[in-house]
Amino acid sequence: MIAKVIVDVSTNQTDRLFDYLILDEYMDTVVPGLRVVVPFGPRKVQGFVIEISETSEYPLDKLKPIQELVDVKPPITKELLSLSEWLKNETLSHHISVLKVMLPAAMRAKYKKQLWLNTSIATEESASFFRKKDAPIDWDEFQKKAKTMERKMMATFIKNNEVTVQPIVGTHETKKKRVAVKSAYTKAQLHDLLETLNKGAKKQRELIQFFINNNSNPIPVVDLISEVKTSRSTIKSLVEKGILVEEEMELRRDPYEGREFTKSKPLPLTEEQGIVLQSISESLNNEIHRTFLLRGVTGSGKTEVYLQAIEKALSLGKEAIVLVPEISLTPQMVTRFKERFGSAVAVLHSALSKGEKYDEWKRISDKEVSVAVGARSAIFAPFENLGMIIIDEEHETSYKQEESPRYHARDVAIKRGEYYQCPVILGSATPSLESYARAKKGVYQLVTMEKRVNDVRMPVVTITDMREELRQGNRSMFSNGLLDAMKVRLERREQIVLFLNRRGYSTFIMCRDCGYVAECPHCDISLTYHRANQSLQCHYCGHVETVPSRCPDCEGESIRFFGSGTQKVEEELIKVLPNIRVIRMDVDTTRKKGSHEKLLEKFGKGEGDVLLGTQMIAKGLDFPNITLVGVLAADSMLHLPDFRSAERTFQLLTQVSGRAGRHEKPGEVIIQTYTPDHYSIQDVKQHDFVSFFQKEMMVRKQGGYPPYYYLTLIHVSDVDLTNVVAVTEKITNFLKGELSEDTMVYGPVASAIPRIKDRYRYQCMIKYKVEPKLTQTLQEIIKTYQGEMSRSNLSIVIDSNPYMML
Ligand SMILES: Nc1ncnc2c1ncn2[C@@H]1O[C@H](COP(=O)(O)OP(=O)(O)OP(=O)(O)O)[C@@H](O)[C@H]1O
Ligand SMILES: [Zn+2]
Ligand SMILES: [Zn+2]
Repeated sequence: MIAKVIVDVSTNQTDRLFDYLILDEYMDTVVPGLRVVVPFGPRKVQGFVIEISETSEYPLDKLKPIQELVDVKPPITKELLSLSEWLKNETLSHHISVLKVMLPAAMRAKYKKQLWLNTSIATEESASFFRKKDAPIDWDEFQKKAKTMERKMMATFIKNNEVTVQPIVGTHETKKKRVAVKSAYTKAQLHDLLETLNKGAKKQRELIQFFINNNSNPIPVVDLISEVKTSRSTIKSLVEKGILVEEEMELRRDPYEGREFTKSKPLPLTEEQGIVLQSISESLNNEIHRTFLLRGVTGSGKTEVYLQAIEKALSLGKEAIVLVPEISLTPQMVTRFKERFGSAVAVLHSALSKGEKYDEWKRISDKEVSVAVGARSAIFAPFENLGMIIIDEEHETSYKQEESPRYHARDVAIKRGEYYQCPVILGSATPSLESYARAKKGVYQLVTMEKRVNDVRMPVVTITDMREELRQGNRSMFSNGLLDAMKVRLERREQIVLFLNRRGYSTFIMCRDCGYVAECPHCDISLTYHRANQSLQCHYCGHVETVPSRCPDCEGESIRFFGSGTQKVEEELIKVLPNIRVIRMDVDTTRKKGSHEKLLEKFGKGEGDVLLGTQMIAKGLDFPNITLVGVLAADSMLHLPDFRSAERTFQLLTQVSGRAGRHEKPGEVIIQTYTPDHYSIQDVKQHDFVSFFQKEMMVRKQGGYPPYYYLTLIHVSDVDLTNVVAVTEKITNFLKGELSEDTMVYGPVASAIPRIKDRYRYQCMIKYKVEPKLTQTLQEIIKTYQGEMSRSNLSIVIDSNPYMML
């Protein structure tokens, strides 16, 4: 039998099936989806079995056999295997990178290299590097320890073939192990033993008695010690006598271990919730795939609908996936799922260690759980009887992966929903324009919830013109209205959320005399000021320098930082309201694992008056005592070179406003802006998504942007500027010649950030409505340049449906 294998070598030449023989011993165990180790040229690599076949185009005696099996059970299910075929075409990716993205990081192959002495031709010199002639040296270790001279010598030995480099494939240490012991004797034998054992050996007798009284499963040594009140040495002595045997036990790490979740009951639904659940249930019960777009205002109880929809799927013996943006994968959200479904839930998010993620994935794979809650990659959860897929905050751009394979979780969700004929629910208070347009056309089924639960009113939104404040002599970052509103909250002991829109609003250093701005020497972007260690850092390449005390250009002393970060806001806040207790949440205060959770818990307990933060606090928070939301610099991202900037502004402002007054106490929102008349800000005031949608659609139509047109962006970069321009130009011309007349090709143009890490960046954009030749033409471009790309610094990246326009 022949296995057709995709090997773990990501190049265009190797992106095809390779044939390997299946030896008799592996005959029944090698199945599609299994990982194997195969010889590939001089090396050994990991690969995925895609098909089993009886025949090969190649003569059988030319084929090499599969050398090892990595798994016992295929980690890629049949359905995921066929999904991978589709996804590689959709994203123009190598098949291997698609297969790898479906698995947790801990399961990706790790390649190590070893140095072996070629004893037949080795000289004394080369042999002196090896302690034993027949034992290898670890390559990484050698690189770490060797002196430059030694490394040079080794390179020569390798060239002369005196030393050979051999790669070995390993996997990451995925399992956490623990030493356990069990009895080697039967219970009857143990009884006999007890009779003959010296009466003085009291400790040993107790231990033997334990194994007589209990079942014969292995027990971890640590547990045994605490249960029998025995010692390690007593256990050891019985092991030495051969009465007990040691073995390693795989240990499951449960990140929520020790946490008690009180079971929550389904709430009686509101009328709107009931209608939505009804529609979803029909699709579920009839096993007919539908994609629902659930537009529900903030606080309308979308999460409760998800919970009850999942419950229905589970009652049919099916499984469910819930995607939430990483940023809103808050403890609050997780708790709500854990409380409802208990141990049936696996949680996958980036705060988990590699090993913990693997364990959660394994629980899904082994069908120990039936609900997976997680960020983007959880869409590949290896369930095989899916009944429900939910994407919360479906407008979030983090659902698109910004590296190869550049997939969008929404597309994957719908594809899987079709396979299992189950409902897919896209939920948001502010759906993406694309999804809403599709729902209006009837491609998705639109369901809406316009009211908050329990007749809670939407918060009153005031828009404050900061130019006006300035005219009246207020130079602080808080308008008089916001300051007064905060004072009232402090008196009433209610809570405040202060949101600083940080995107496109960096803190940079500028000379007030000559206008000099500190920029990164490798990237065309200004350096960001970090107050904590008085440094300037580049957020693209990591370049760090100290803050200059004088302007490098004019030598003036008026060089200082501009813009306002959360630290600055905190300082200013304490100046005007000295007794205010601020809980600041930003990248600096949440770096440590679990700190995010702790800060929110503190705020929830009322140990802070203000929760001050960036994007991180815009979503998912549900605290009854928040009655005021203040937005500083609402328009700071309106001016980014991105056609979605208005949409993002509206979404973010609506989301953050939605944190106010969600329960009994009414909420108020104050939005500070320099562009109060912009529709993306005005429509937040009336909570009017539909009005915003209509206006934005006109803008998109005029500009020829999605959802009216599809976009594909081709990024070209190289250290050599002339080559970048030349290649981008050739590509642009080629596209213009190949694609249909109605398709527009723009370029070559420099990217919004023209240089990153000393690489020049150009791009070319394709706008089209229908373009049957697109995939084929793009593949041709990649083929044309693949040689040059593998030899030089040139890189060409194709992004269909781009979200990052920079
Ligand atoms: N049927 C119901 N009866 C009573 N309370 C409910 C009901 N449904 C939801 N709630 C409560 O209303 C509050 C808001 O609901 P939820 O957080 O689900 O809203 P949401 O639409 O997901 O909001 P957002 O999009 O703003 O995060 C929660 O505290 C929730 O427990
Ligand atoms: Zn840089
Ligand atoms: Zn200057």
